[in-house]
Amino acid sequence: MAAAESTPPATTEAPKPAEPTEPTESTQAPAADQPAADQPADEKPADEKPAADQVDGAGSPANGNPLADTEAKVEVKLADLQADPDNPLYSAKTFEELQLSDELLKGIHQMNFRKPSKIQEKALPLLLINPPQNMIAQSQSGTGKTAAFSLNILSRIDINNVAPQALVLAPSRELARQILGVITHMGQFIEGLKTMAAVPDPTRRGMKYEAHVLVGTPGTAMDMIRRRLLDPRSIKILVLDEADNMLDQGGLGEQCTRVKALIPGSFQTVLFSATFPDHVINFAQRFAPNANVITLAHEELTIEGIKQLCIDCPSEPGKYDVLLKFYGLMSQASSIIFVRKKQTAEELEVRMSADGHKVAQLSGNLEGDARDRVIDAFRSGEAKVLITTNVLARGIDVQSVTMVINFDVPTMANGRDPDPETYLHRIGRTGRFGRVGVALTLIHDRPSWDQLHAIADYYKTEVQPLPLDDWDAVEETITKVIKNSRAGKSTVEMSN
Ligand SMILES: Nc1ncnc2c1ncn2[C@@H]1O[C@H](COP(=O)(O)OP(=O)(O)OP(=O)(O)O)[C@@H](O)[C@H]1O
Repeated sequence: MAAAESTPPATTEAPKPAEPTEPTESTQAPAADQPAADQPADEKPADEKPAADQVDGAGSPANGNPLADTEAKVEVKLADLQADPDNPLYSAKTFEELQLSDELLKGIHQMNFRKPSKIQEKALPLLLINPPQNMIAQSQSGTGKTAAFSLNILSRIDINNVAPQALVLAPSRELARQILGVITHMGQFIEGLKTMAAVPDPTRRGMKYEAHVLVGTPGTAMDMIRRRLLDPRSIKILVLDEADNMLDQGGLGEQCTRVKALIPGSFQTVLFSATFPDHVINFAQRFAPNANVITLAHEELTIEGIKQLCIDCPSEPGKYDVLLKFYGLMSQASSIIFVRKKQTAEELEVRMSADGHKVAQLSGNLEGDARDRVIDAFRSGEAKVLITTNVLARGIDVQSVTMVINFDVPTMANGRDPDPETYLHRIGRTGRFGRVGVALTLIHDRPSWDQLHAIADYYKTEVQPLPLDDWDAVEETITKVIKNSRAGKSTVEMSN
């Protein structure tokens, strides 16, 4: 996969059809202690472009884990997973049977998608019905929700009308850029297609948003419509990705509701997420009235390929030594460390760098273009360890991530109650589309132990404790998972 070498233009026109390449990965939510990534246009600088490398499913993972190439014994590959009716990647149909245009089929094949996943197979026919119907859809992390709503959008665009016809909203600029990359990539054979990001960008001040598909953050979209830079009159599809997060968070929820109110006439409202907690689903149903609904039970949400582990650290300050020890063992892996506070992210960056680790850090304290550089460096493999807050807990798709570390157990804003949704999204940054990965949570006292176990109970899942006094056993457990032949592979490698 090419690193962040070429920067797509601000307005992304469908590129010339390319020879099929190896699949690349693509890429993402604000923390309780973070501001929403989106701010009114004049607050945070940004970028219009999709992330340099985030065409999900379209290339080999640049920061692939060399461990995965050795001693691979387990031969369960994507085709096998997709043939298992109990697997979320299973489908009884082919993309051809889903009545997609030839241009879209070419786009899908170029991304090396061989067969739809369960959510793609179930959601697409319902999304494509005419007259269009609203949809609320849930499926496990990394199972291809982006492609499901993107294929609906690209199937419904009138290419002769270069005006915003579809508006996709996401909770962070990183996720918005990633989704933009996927739509642009998937629609590359649709001649004349224009896609654009609507995230804070000081260089665009006063410029109009003239593209068929816009992907942005709610505050910017609202601001641009109000300033008459984004004409909402042709919008026929409104998608909220990570919809539970968008509707549940005070500021974001209000902005989404306002954007919706600013779109005239009738349009299709589509809400996707891996989680729809009970207290959000009623609001979601008011936001998308009479929607077709695809939901899952809590216990169906964890991904089999993600091995969940925990270590009981001697004290809160002692967590750092455990982390270092851990990285001493696992230096090759591409990984994300999640912390609760921006300050912890910054401190960890300084300490780990001083201890000789090459790490990158991304939190709400960084300006937009600096954030873009960090995430692009992580996607390209230039940075293998990413320290971040919940700002990137959701949606970010980097296929080569084989390890997620919860340096802090995810909790609600009060810091006491466990946050099962954030836990699920965080660990879901690994184990994408049939790959395997490790999710390690550090606990250090009774409250953190209780929080983690409440989360495990909620999902009826097992979190295996690792012994602090036997690092050989720890190493053995971890390497067993990440040496699996499915660890950090590209879609092509998985399919062969
Ligand atoms: N049919 C398919 N065949 C092969 N790979 C696919 C297919 N559909 C999607 N993918 C790949 O699976 C990965 C995960 O997809 P995506 O990011 O859309 O997941 P998601 O369900 O939105 O996850 P999350 O809940 O974390 O946001 C991407 O790398 C994408 O390219």
